[in-house]
Amino acid sequence: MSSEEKKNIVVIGGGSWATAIVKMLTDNSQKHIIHWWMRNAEDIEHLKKYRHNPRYLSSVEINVLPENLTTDLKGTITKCDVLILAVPAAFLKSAIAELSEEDFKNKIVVSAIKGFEPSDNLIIGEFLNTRYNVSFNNIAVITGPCHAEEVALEKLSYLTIASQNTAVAEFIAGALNNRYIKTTVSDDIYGTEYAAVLKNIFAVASGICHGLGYGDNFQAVLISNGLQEIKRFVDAVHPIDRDIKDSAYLGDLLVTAYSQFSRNRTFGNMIGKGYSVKSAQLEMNMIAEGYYAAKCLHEINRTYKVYMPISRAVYAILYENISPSMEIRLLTEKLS
Ligand SMILES: NC(=O)c1ccc[n+]([C@@H]2O[C@H](COP(=O)([O-])OP(=O)(O)OC[C@H]3O[C@@H](n4cnc5c(N)ncnc54)[C@H](O)[C@@H]3O)[C@@H](O)[C@H]2O)c1
Ligand SMILES: O=P(O)(O)OC[C@H](O)CO
Repeated sequence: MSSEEKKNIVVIGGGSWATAIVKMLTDNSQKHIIHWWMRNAEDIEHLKKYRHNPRYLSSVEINVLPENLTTDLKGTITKCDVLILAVPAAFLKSAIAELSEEDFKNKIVVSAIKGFEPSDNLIIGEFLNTRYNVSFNNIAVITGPCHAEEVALEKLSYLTIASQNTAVAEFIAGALNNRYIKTTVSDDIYGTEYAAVLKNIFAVASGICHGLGYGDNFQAVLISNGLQEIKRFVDAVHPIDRDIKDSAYLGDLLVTAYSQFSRNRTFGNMIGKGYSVKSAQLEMNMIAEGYYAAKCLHEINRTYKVYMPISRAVYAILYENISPSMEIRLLTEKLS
């Protein structure tokens, strides 16, 4: 796959991250041909008319040709070489329900999603491979510490593109970089994906503790222990030589646990302050993947039995109706 060749690339999803990725791609000097699919026809009409997404990152000017803005998923995929999935994991199956194995044939499929596909408890790479028979040679993931809101502001950000196929990772890295996005590549597709999903659970924990009134001193201990949980888990699931301090692992955990833009931390903060899960979700126009991931991880970890006290505490608070203050008090005895 030559990085010089112009390709048709479609971004699938209508939220903040999809909008940010469209911006990165269209600010790239390579000028691939960018297409954008979202399910809402009114939003597509708005985009064609005003060149802004009405719901997410609405300050960003969208430079996609009107004829490439679409609600016709199958039709647009037929024309494209590269598909970038950017819908929350919980809605992925329904978003692509009309597609079959045939539609993915010979396509490069890139997941920008940081979540488990909840009906199968699979990371997205595995889901694409098992459900649609996409070869791991044609799969990549976009990860690293990067909030869509900062992309909108063109703040310098770093992304890691992971794939077992270096040429594919390098092609995607080349298509995304621009004056404010730097990209690196990795072959740790499993480890980077799992770490990116797990960090959302620790951001929920961080928010819960903030909401309960714990301070920065405790947060630092919580997040250090969170990194150890990530390491234990990814080493159990996919034991290869990796440096957990790389930005795709530690960096992503830090940005989500500390940033004002974090969806997961915001959601956790509301839970710590006494909101129910339902009311916290209703209050946010955005999706906190950590809520769904906590349940999937709990189920996956029945197999691996990795010691994960923070993830267990988040699960107990969100799914077993245990009081946040009581559960976090118990957790404090397990951290060091
Ligand atoms: N926002 C970021 O900064 C960022 C960065 C990296 C990765 N991601 C990942 O990108 C993925 C997408 O997240 P996002 O931040 O763009 O989401 P978001 O919270 O900004 O937007 C929510 C999206 O979900 C859609 N949605 C809501 N309810 C739905 C339903 N019932 N059925 C179908 N779709 C529904 C909305 O239309 C919207 O497109 C997630 O996996 C997230 O972890 C986000
Ligand atoms: O920090 P969150 O919860 O908004 O997640 C967004 C990204 O995954 C950060 O890299």
